[in-house]
Amino acid sequence: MAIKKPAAKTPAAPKAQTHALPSYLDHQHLGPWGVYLQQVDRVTPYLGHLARWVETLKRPKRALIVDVPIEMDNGTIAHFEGYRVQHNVSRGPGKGGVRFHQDVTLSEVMALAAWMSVKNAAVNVPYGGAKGGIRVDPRNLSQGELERMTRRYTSEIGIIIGPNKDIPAPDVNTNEKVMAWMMDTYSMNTGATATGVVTGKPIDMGGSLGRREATGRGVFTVAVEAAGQIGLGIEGARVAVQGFGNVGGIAGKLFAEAGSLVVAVEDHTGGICNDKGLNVPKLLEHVAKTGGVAGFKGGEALPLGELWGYKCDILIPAALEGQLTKANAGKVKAKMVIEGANGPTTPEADDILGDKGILVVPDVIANAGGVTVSYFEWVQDFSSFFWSEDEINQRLVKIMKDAFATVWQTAQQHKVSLRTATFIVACTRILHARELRGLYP
Ligand SMILES: NC(=O)C1=CN([C@@H]2O[C@H](COP(=O)(O)OP(=O)(O)OC[C@H]3O[C@@H](n4cnc5c(N)ncnc54)[C@H](O)[C@@H]3O)[C@@H](O)[C@H]2O)C=CC1
Ligand SMILES: O=C(O)CCC(=O)C(=O)O
Repeated sequence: MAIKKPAAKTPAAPKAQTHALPSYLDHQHLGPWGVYLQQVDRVTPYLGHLARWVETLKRPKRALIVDVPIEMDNGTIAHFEGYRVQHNVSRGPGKGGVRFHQDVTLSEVMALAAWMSVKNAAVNVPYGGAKGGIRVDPRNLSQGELERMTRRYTSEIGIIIGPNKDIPAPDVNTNEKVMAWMMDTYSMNTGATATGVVTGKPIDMGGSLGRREATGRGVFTVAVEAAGQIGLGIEGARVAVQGFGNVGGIAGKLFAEAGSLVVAVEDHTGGICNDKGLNVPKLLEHVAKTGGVAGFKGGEALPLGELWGYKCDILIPAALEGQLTKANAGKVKAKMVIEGANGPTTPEADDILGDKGILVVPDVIANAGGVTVSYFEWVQDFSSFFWSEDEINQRLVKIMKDAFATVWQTAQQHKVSLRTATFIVACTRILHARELRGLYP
């Protein structure tokens, strides 16, 4: 069942008294931050009296740019630019991953931090939103260089992170090993082992069972709920995935285990397809061995960009932002798009998909499983009492299902897309907390 775009005649939001935004914060800003601001504009008419506080959402609370100098293996000194942005801390400490990628920018990290505020509020975990990153291609670094860079970055952002202030976690190109280095560096700098300073750690040093699989499991759980609403069966459903790392790879595995056919996969190395369904465990092995899906023998090569128009029922962007745009959204044949990545769909593409009757389950709910189990990890670290994997998965599935049900009901009530509905639920929670806290120290 298609969910309609908000009617054009939605009530105007009260205007906030404010000065013009500096250029790096305004709507003309291209890229993820501009996309996020458009999403905030779409929710504003539904915020009632809280719209008075909406400017809070349009600027980060705190943004830190750090220089990360390291000695390379060949004796030269390299400088990398690093960021940590705390978008909002009204509901609790900042929380969100750290990305190592050659294209990371401050405004991208601002958007990713803002989406964390919305996501954390949507699943009602007691956090604000934060994100970090380093502008680097980690594939060009040796293990020693990667460790030195991670440790220096952690020391540089050490002034604003901490178990009660802002808690990093893995994102693109970061993993348990990187989290272990971050935890160790922070602990050495503060003189006490602080397991709760990062999540997504190895199990043997305060990590949680189920965290590695959590985002993919959340994507799968929400997809099953959404499929139920539009009368689509998961068994036999054709699934196409962009990005086959932590999120896309685990989601693909869970779909295959449920009897879906994973028919097409694309990552940074290329694309692969098989109408009868790819052998997902073998594909995962191939990716672990070679670094990508290219060259996998169990399917045909899929030219770059063709994934979007591939015949499937469920399309899962699970790589980077800005992938579904007005240039390719018209080609999509899927019945549902489940956003594993953060920010993969532009507002223009959202409208095109909505007009085609394609249900889009947005990032800020679909990929919230990772941070939900990060929350469990943080709670376990504080209490030094660890739960079984079953307990974690059951609690995760319950939170995801409840959050999806609330968002679905809100979408029906206001006749808006699931993205705007998630923003209504989340931004109301954030701004209510903001209002309760008041303005003055
Ligand atoms: N790891 C986590 O717990 C969470 C991650 N996310 C989001 O999910 C997305 C993927 O993150 P992870 O799986 O953790 O990262 P990852 O580093 O494990 O995997 C990234 C995947 O994206 C692919 N990729 C990169 N550039 C690409 C391109 N230009 N075209 C096609 N594929 C490309 C890579 O080949 C790889 O398969 C990101 O948007 C991230 O912010 C969201 C919630 C939690
Ligand atoms: O686990 C976390 O704290 C955050 C994961 C993340 O970066 C995300 O949800 O985008």
